[in-house]
Amino acid sequence: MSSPAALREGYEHFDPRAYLRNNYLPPRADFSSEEFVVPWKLRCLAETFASGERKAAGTPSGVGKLRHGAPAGSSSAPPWLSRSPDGCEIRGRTLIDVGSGPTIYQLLSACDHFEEIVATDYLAVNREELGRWARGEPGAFDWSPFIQHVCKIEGRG
Ligand SMILES: C[S@@+](CC[C@H](N)C(=O)[O-])C[C@H]1O[C@@H](n2cnc3c(N)ncnc32)[C@H](O)[C@@H]1O
Repeated sequence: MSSPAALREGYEHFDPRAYLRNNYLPPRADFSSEEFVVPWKLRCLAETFASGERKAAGTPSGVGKLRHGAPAGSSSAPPWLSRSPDGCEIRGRTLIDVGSGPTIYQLLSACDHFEEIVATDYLAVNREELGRWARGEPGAFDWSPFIQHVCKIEGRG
């Protein structure tokens, strides 16, 4: 396991724009098929928030072995994970995303399930990147294709 100092050093040269370019533009962010990692991740997130379980089949190429927690409500689910009275969706008052990085895609399907979402990141450059997007500043990363795709998979047209 890395020490906090080693982790800090590893992140010192983190470049949000390069990270966004490498991970959240085509070919990874190709919304034409869930063979591509980004639409597959969005499907997994939508299903997890809606049902407490990840149902999306398979793992796209280029994705390493993933670890998934126990479904909410199961005996091994963490006690802080609450489910709706009908036992399906994950929901709560405040969702704290630790290590948001410069991205918001991971929070899109959470919006209807939490009253408040707090994005956090250790690095000022990532918080600044998110701030540019939140303020709609020129040059901010365009998350609109992600938002449209989530609306589509959640059946919102
Ligand atoms: C690989 S990025 C993930 C970014 C994004 N969530 C995604 O899905 O692409 C991990 C982020 O976690 C942040 N991080 C690492 N340790 C942290 C901590 N203890 N508290 C807050 N942020 C942390 C780093 O600064 C980095 O931006």
